[in-house]
Amino acid sequence: MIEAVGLTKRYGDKTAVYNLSFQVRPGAVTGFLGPNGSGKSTTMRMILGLDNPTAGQVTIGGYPYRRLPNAPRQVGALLDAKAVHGGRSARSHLLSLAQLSGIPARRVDEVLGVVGLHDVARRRSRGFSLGMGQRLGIAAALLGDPQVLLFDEPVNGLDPEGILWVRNLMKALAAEGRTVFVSSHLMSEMALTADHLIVIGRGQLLADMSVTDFISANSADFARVRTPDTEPQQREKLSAAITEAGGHVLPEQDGALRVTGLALPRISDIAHDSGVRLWELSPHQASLEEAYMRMTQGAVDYRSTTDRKAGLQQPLPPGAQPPVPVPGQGQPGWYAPPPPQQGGGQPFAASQGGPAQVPAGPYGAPDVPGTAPGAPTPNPYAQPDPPALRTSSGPAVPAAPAVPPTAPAPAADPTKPEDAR
Ligand SMILES: Nc1ncnc2c1ncn2[C@@H]1O[C@H](COP(=O)(O)OP(=O)(O)OP(=O)(O)O)[C@@H](O)[C@H]1O
Repeated sequence: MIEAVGLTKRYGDKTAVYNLSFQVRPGAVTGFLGPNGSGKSTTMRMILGLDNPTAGQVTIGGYPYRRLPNAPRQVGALLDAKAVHGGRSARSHLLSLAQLSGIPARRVDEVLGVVGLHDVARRRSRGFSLGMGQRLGIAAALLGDPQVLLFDEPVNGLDPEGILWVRNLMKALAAEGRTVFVSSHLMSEMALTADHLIVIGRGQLLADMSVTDFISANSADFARVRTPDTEPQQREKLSAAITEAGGHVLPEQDGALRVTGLALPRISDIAHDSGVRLWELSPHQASLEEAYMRMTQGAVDYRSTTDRKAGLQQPLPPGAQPPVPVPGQGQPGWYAPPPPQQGGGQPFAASQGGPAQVPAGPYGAPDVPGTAPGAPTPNPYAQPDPPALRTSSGPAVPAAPAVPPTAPAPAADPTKPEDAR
């Protein structure tokens, strides 16, 4: 088991991780989620003894990594797949790691087979593709047949077959009773792979719960309603009637309507009373991605803005209309359905405030059971967006980080723990 207690890491005046406490248990795949720069890699480096906590501690099986007896046999990690000597072949890279840890050479050939690199085992890793490098990193993590495994973005660069393989590998490792801690930005993949989630934002814990609980705590069910595509006026009519009845309507990208605040039978009655035919009326549960976006939307540091291509575009010919924005694109909070458990327990019930309103919690995320409680102390991460970079219509233009860009991550070689900073 991995256990963090009050884990904090500061780089100068930048607080990368603050007061993180969590446990990663054996027998399950635990996903580690958070927006860019939220502190996932820093946390993983501290778990592996590659960075020293400023405060708090993290242990594996009760020991800090550096005091674990024969750590490489107990803990395997993939942090940075590029952290290999490019002049060495895949086999010699693994062989050198094996020799440092007293692992027999035959194990190298085993793991090369497991990750599908046996045919290129004698090729220099410098020429490897992103996915091949990733496979080599996974092979290194598996080398010591460890009970605890950490993977930072393991499917980065893998082809669909490779992604499926990693998914099954993680599940199989957990089914064998191992502790598997894996970070990823691919929500669809996490939904299929992870049993449990730890979500952080700006270095602080946002959620620690099962995937199922996370989705139900951070999403509201809604109804999808579609009127005949050939009769747009029917759609407008229904939209108005639903709004008048207290429902909340958002357009979906395919022309359907996303309705919250009203139960399905009520929507059906409204459509009937308005003389509107329906092509679809279906219940919908939010995906992990939607739940995640909703929870973390207040903790995102780097957001894109619309590319206005100022001065680069040809003037529109007379009479031409500028392109109509696609609903859902570039709309902050698009993924944010209304807070759940409002509206008297009605399925598809919405708050009056509309979809982007979220009850105050840390970063504006809702306070739900199992999440970190509402910030009791001042948030040391509060970084007001520089006013000069704010656009009037939307989110802040990505601001320069408060610290210079991070140096490349240190080699994820657990056989050589050292504080790289
Ligand atoms: N050595 C360092 N010196 C200064 N700041 C650092 C250093 N390492 C990380 N940081 C900062 O700490 C914060 C957390 O970074 P970290 O790499 O842990 O985030 P992350 O969640 O892994 O991000 P991503 O999803 O983009 O990989 C960032 O603001 C980063 O700039």
